[in-house]
Amino acid sequence: MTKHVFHLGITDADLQGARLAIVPGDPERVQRIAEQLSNPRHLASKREFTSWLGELDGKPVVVCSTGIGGPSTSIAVEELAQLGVSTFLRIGTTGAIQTHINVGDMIVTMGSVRLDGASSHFAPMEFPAVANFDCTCALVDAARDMGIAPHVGITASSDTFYPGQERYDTHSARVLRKFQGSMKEWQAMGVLNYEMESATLLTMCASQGLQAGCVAGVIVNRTQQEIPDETTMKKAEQQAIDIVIGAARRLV
Ligand SMILES: O=P(O)(O)O[C@H]1O[C@H](CO)[C@@H](O)[C@H]1O
Ligand SMILES: O=c1cc[nH]c(=O)[nH]1
Repeated sequence: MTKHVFHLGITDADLQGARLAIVPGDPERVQRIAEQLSNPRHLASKREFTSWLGELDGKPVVVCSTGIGGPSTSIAVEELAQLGVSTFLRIGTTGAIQTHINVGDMIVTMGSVRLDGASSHFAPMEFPAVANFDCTCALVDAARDMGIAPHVGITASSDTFYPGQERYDTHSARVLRKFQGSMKEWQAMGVLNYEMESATLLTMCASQGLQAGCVAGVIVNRTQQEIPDETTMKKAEQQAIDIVIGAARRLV
């Protein structure tokens, strides 16, 4: 019997046995990624979830956006897993917080600080948001094969873009006490960057027998600027896409 899911608008038959998903946040990135696969075709677009299917070395690979943040990511990952996907590669954009990281650099996440809420619905806070070793190696190897030396380390993954990432250039300029000074503390602990989905993705996968990895292109360095430059952003995004495709090729 065909398996349907609540939100994604796709079925197990659509996925043709795909076990690996590439999961960007942005729905607009999905087609660009899928077009680097063989035989790309659009499957569905529902809410923030756009899905395409393609092939890598003759094997089906699904590309599906998660939208921004943990709650929508948890839905995409849950429903893809129900449809048979067991490996998830997130490709995102990110804000670096270490001075030695440049805009345009690539970051591979080994583990995430759980500044989200959704991951706590899957495992208690004592449980680490840790990336799968093989997925991480595949991302790092793919980058190195392209002549890129990615930064590999810990990411702070926040439910909010503004207060949770300690941004003061906001409507109220208010950051709750619990986040005041937090960026400095993460920097001191060697945390590389901020983004918004890896805590949920990595916790869900590590705690449920699924595999996940995460690569992100640096579009701002929070120690230098807040607003990304469009050209650099496109370039960083494209390079992260190339890395995730290389990693997927190693894992399918
Ligand atoms: O570029 P994506 O994958 O959306 O990732 C980053 O960009 C969004 C914020 O602008 C958040 O989703 C964050 O994690
Ligand atoms: O600073 C940034 C840039 C991209 N995505 C984030 O979550 N934070």
